[in-house]
Amino acid sequence: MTLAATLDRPSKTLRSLRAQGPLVQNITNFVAMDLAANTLLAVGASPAMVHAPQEAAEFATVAGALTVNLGTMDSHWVASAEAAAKAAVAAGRPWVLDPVAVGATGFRRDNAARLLACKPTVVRGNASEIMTLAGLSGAEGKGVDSSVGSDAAVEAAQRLAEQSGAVVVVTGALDHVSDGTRYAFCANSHEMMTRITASGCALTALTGACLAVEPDPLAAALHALAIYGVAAEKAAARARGPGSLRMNLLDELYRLDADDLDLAVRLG
Ligand SMILES: Nc1ncnc2c1ncn2[C@@H]1O[C@H](COP(=O)(O)OP(=O)(O)O)[C@@H](O)[C@H]1O
Ligand SMILES: Cc1ncsc1CCOP(=O)(O)O
Ligand SMILES: [Mg+2]
Repeated sequence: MTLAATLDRPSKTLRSLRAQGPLVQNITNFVAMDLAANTLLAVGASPAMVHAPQEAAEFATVAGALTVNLGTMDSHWVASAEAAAKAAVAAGRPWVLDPVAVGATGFRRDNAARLLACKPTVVRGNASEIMTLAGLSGAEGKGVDSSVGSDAAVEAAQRLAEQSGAVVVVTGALDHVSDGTRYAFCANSHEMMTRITASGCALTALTGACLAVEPDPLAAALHALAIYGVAAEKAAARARGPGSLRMNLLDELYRLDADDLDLAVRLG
C-alpha cells in the first residue's frame, strides 16, 4: 500500500477549505500577487497580501497560515518576512517558503538561508531550487525556471527535509513530497502550466491554505498538489493556449467537485 492510500482523501481537505475559508497571509512577488490571490479565492480561501514591516508579524499571528515567496524581494521585505515567519511559528501557525530562483544570486541564497532558519512547515520549489537548497551544485536553474526535471530532485527533497525539518515539495512533470521519512507523489498536471508565470507561486499560496485546515503537513501539501493538478488538467483540456489556461484554471478550482477530485487524482 502506498503512503497516499493511508492518508485522508484530498476531497476532505477541499471540503474543509470551502467550509472554513481560511485567511492566508502572503508575502509574495509582484508577478504572482494577482494569480496567487485569485487562486485562493477560487478555491474558497481568503487571501491577504500583507508585507509592511509595521504589520507583517502582527498579521501572521491571526492568519491561518503564512506564505513567503522570494521572487522579487528587497532587504526590507526580507526583514518583514523573517519577522512574520518567527511570529507565525511562535503563534503555532504553519508557514510555507517558496525559494524562487535561489540558485541565481548570492542575495537570494542568503535570503533563503535566513528564512530556512525560521523553520518553515513546508518548502515548495522547482527541481533546481530544491537541489540548490539541499546543497547540490550543477542545477542552479535558468532564473525562475528549473534546468532539470523534478525526478532529479527527489533525493535532494528528502535531504532538505531531513536538514530543515520541513515537508519539502518539488514540482515538475511529477510532483514529489517528502518529510524525510515519508514520501508521496502526485501525477496530475499539464505541461502548459509552465507557460503561465507564477503557476508555482500560486500553488505555494494554495499549499498555505491547505495547511490551515489539515494538521498533517505532508497530507496538506499532497492535497494542494492534487487539487491544483486536477484543476490544471481540466483547465488545459479546454484551453487554446496559456491565456485561456490561466482563466480556466481559476474556473476549475472554483467548480471542482470533491468526489470528482478523488476519482481524477493520481497519487502514489
Ligand atoms: N513538465 C511538466 N508537466 C506537467 N506539469 C508541470 C510540468 N512542469 C511543471 N508543471 C506544473 O506546473 C506547476 C508549477 O510547477 P513548476 O514549474 O515546477 O514551479 P515554478 O513555477 O515555481 O518553477 C505545478 O503545478 C507543476 O505540477
Ligand atoms: C517571472 C518572475 N520573476 C520574478 S518572480 C517571477 C514569477 C515566478 O513564478 P513561478 O516561480 O511560479 O514560475
Ligand atoms: Mg517558482
